[in-house]
Amino acid sequence: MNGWLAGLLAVLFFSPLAFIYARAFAGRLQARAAAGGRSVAAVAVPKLVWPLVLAAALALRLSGSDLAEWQAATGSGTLAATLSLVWFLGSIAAILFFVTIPFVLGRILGAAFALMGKFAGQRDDPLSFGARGFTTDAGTADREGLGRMGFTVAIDGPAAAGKGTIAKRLADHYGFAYLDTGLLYRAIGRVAAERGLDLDDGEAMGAVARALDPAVLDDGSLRGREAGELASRVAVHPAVRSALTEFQRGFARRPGGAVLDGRDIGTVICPEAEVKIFVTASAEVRARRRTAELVAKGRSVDYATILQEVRARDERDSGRAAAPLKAAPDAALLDTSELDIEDAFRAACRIVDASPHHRNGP
Ligand SMILES: Nc1ncnc2c1ncn2[C@@H]1O[C@H](COP(=O)(O)OP(=O)(O)O)[C@@H](O)[C@H]1O
Ligand SMILES: Nc1ccn([C@@H]2O[C@H](COP(=O)(O)OP(=O)(O)O)[C@@H](O)[C@H]2O)c(=O)n1
Repeated sequence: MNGWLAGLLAVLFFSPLAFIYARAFAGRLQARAAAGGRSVAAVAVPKLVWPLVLAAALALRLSGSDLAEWQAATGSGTLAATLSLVWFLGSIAAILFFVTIPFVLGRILGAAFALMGKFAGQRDDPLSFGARGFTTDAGTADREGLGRMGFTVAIDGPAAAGKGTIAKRLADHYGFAYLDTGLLYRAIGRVAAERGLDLDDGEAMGAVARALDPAVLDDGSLRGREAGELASRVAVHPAVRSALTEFQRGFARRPGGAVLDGRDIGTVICPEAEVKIFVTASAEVRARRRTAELVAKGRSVDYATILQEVRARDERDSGRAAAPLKAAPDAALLDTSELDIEDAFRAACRIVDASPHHRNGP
């Protein structure tokens, strides 16, 4: 049979295996790029050298002409010697075709997937063909043992940066529990206001925090604008913060893994979190998102007022003495100003996957 036809048939036969490898390779490339702060292309190019050399050697070997013909065509001594070497390599690659063809195809396809941003969260083991090898859903985390050991993802950042959106998506994707810690402060602010207490009285606010009934967290109206304002006022008191610390730490280390979002998760609550992400966006973008969110809920709000509120809350949260809003030194920065929800989630997945505690971490 003609060498090219044999090559084509081999490519077709091995393409499913190459595809499985390509997905895992694409995930790994993106995780490495995120971990090293480099572009996917910069990480992928060196990994393509061998596959391309092998592809060229195989093409030469399967060309149908023999080595002497090729050497006669090239003439020069060095080129002829190089051709012999490549010919030899091509012969070995052809003998081991069941390894070289999936390797070459898988790497090239995988690099292309990675450049397109596909399979970012992929953690498959390409050599595992059972259920695990094909699964990227939430259950994977537990099977990998991540959850059982306690795996905390700490997400901090200013109001409306997209913390909650990303945190929920990560929790679903990895099968972790999720805690919106802002709700705790919102609930305390709400209870204190309802009782007519002085929000500036640290001791009184601490007492409300210590007596907090977790059942009140289910009240949907807590996510509103007024509760946010009350929250940031009561959150300045050390007595309030310390009353909530133990509950949040317990949640963070629960078996099965946890994602928490707030202002001080990576700095105070869980400085030992396996993954820390500081989600941010410009004040204007955040105000636009919040305005759109409120308008969608039927509230009549104007952008200028919301922008003012966002800035005031930033100032209060960053300027307070107790656990001010700031990025932990080892947090990965995720600016979502230019990212839509899907891209922001994918970027967050790459950060999680790049964690050395993660199964596919570097
Ligand atoms: N990357 C994004 N692009 C566009 N809108 C977003 C993005 N991330 C979040 N949003 C929207 O912005 C609003 C605030 O997001 P949210 O996750 O509640 O922020 P946070 O928890 O930081 O306050 C929500 O309406 C959400 O749908
Ligand atoms: N871990 C946390 C979470 C919230 N907070 C406070 O609670 C307020 C409301 O937090 P939130 O996360 O619900 O607010 P948004 O970012 O969703 O607007 C913040 O402005 C902070 O002042 C905090 O101090 N520490």
